[in-house]
Amino acid sequence: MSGGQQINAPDNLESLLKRVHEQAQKLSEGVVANYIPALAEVNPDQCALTVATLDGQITSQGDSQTQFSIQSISKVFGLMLAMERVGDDLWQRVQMEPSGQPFNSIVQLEWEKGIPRNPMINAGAILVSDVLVSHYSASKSAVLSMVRNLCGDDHVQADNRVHQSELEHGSRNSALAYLMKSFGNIEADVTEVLDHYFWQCSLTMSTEGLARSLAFLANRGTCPFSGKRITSHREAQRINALMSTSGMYDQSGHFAFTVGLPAKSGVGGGIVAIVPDYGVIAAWSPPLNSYGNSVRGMEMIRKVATELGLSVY
Ligand SMILES: NC(=O)CC[C@H](N)C(=O)O
Repeated sequence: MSGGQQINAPDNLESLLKRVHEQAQKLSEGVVANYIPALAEVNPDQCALTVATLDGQITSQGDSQTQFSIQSISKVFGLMLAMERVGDDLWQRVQMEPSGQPFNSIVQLEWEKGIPRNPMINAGAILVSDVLVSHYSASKSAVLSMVRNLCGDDHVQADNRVHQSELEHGSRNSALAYLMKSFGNIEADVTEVLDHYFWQCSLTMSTEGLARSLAFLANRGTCPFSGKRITSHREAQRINALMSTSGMYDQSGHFAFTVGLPAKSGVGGGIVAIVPDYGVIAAWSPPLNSYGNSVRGMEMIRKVATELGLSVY
């Protein structure tokens, strides 16, 4: 991260977040995800911004305790569990390269014989779901208890309506899964794998919950709130690397250029950015740009990072 910069004191942080949050409300671009009714109905005006720092402080503005559909941010949780369970064998079945394609693209997957480009796009996360379904007798419970522990909140749960709706409108993701199965890269029953994938997309959390849960990535693998070691420092660095190169889909290069932080977004409008050795910036606002990233969320994180001088580069 940027060496020797002055990090604002918490008082200033509060007023900075207030200003950034207020300015973001004025942005009117973007469209709320509408591929399922449960997401299309979400109030587009909701907007949250949270910064969690490694000294245990959480500073927020707006709807920072409102639970929303974390969607693709769940790909980080699934990946953590799969990395822990199968170690480096995972990288035989999924690559670690940016895709330069939309998150649900199919073409590249056929060219590359059913090996997804990375675990941050849909094909990669479906592959990770296969690993979890194949290695855990109850893969959903395994993910849920991990997320609840990370968050320090036993009430984290999946939104049943979103889960069912994803299943009903899941043709594109089914196509990705069956294509990988045809190449022999999915081991378990495809319907079970897709059910796990859609379920984990439907987890609901707030920006404060997300910031708490992923703070270990900024703290060399140890949760700054509980003091528990979650992953090794090396694994935390690797997850951050994948988020840097692929977490914002085919806008990852743009995000690296303009913000310079590992981040993961979801079509629910959430974005979590990791600032190694400092903390986490989490933002939520439902309207998305054409890449599937939250318009206000990106702008709020860019402003906070710029004003605090935070970047890993
Ligand atoms: N980018 C996303 O958040 C994608 C998740 C969404 N449920 C899908 O599978 O299409």
